[in-house]
Amino acid sequence: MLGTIAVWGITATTVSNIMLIRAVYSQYIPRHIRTQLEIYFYKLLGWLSFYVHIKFNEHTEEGLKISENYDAIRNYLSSNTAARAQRLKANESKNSKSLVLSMDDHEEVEDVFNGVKVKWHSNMNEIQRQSNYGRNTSYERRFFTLTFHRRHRGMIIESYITHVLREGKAIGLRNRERKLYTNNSSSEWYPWRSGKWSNVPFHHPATFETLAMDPEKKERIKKDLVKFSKGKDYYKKVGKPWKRGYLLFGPPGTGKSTMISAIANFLDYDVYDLELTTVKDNSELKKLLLDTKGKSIIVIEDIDCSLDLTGQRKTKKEEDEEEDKEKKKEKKKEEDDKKSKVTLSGLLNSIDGLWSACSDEKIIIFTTNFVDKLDPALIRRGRMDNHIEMSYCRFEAFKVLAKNYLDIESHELYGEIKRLLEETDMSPADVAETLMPKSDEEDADVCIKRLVKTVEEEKEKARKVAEEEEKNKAEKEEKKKEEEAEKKKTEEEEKKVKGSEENGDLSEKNGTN
Ligand SMILES: Nc1ncnc2c1ncn2[C@@H]1O[C@H](COP(=O)(O)OP(=O)(O)OP(=O)(O)O)[C@@H](O)[C@H]1O
Ligand SMILES: [Mg+2]
Repeated sequence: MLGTIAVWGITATTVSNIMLIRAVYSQYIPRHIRTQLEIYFYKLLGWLSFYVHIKFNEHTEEGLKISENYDAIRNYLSSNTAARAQRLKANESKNSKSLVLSMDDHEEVEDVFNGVKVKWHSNMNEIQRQSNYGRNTSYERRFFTLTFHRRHRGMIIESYITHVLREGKAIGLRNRERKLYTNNSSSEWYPWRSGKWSNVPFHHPATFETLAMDPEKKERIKKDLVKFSKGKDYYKKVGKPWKRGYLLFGPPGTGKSTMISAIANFLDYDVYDLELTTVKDNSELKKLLLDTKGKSIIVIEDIDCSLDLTGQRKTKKEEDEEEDKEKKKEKKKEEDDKKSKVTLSGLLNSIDGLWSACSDEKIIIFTTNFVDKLDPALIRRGRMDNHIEMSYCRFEAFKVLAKNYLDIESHELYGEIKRLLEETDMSPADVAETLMPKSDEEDADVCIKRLVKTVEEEKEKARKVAEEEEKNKAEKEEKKKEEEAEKKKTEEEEKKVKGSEENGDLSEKNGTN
């Protein structure tokens, strides 16, 4: 087997074979002897071989996490070279949309980069360990070995490995199953429990095509998103972290949450739904955000209700007057402890403080029904770069909904609907609900007619409410006028009484004199 050494050194295949034999037989040799043998073996290999070997372990040094580099190499080899391997392994990964085919253990494939041939070998060692209770357990340790001629050392280390890792990560991102994350309370922040975030696969079907809104506005948003996602170099050039803030505001049911899903599907990003009320304080908020990955959207819904973001904590009215003071104090302390102590400055820091640049390609979205309630510091441009108003359903938005729900693009009542929707404020959620067929017998015609009827009713309702408000306003003004007149009259009478009393006193005085 080693016959060729004397002539031109050990070939890469021979080295791989030796390693394979070593991997298989090493389990039968006692550990201390094996360690010594390995030292001599590698020394000998170093003298004789022209080949360099680099090992990439499946697990990180701490042993808990799968190494990102190992994953990237596996992805790279799966797509580039697995087709050439004889034995393949089908991995059903939790994080992947589809089945991932990779080299089976102890398989070997070749790759060529800039005309240089390299070899990848997939290895597996079975490690025996005795547990504290004396039971023998075994587990498998996997690693890839990259083998190449030592004259290409510089090029392989500087260019090839970077190329493999970059390609592999990109493949991983393309194949990954997107996730919707939600933050856990800090009592669950242990690696063996769920960690800082729990996740579920993200399968929301909303897209920009199904989103009902003004088409021009939609196009502007899409262009902005595309520019952002391709803006890595631009952001670097202007010295800004690669992130962008969106503020979505508008009445309930106008599609703010739907828009977030559409953005996530459009850019192929994960979504982190951050529930601020369960975050204890600013430092917890920072840790949570540091634990988010790139290519993601961080969402804080209903930011106006999430917290009292004025730098103060919320106070709650004491309800039970009967309770003694001591009990009240304890209760208040307990309630205070449960409440989030995240402050406005803490949140601002998390959005664009120094550390916020720790990972790239992130979109932060706030939603609110009441934009006027928000502190201007929170939504100034640069923090929330793009303010998007989600408004009531007008004709253009209705057309999208009619296409989505009824698969029609025109109807004799479209003119009527256009006029009605311009005059009536109805949310897309309400229009969508009215358009949706309630049984198999209901066709588009029935649904469109129902919409006309509903909008007319809404219009009438709104007219009555406005009339009532006008009436109340007039009544209030009338009452105010009456009260003022009454007050004036009383004041005048009081003045008169006072004047006559003073006159009386004076005449009395004069009389006595
Ligand atoms: N612009 C829209 N385009 C398409 N569907 C919409 C739109 N707005 C609302 N809908 C429909 O109405 C439902 C509710 O909308 P959504 O939850 O996005 O509203 P929202 O603005 O987030 O409301 P809230 O302020 O109450 O959170 C959605 O599931 C969707 O079916
Ligand atoms: Mg919402």
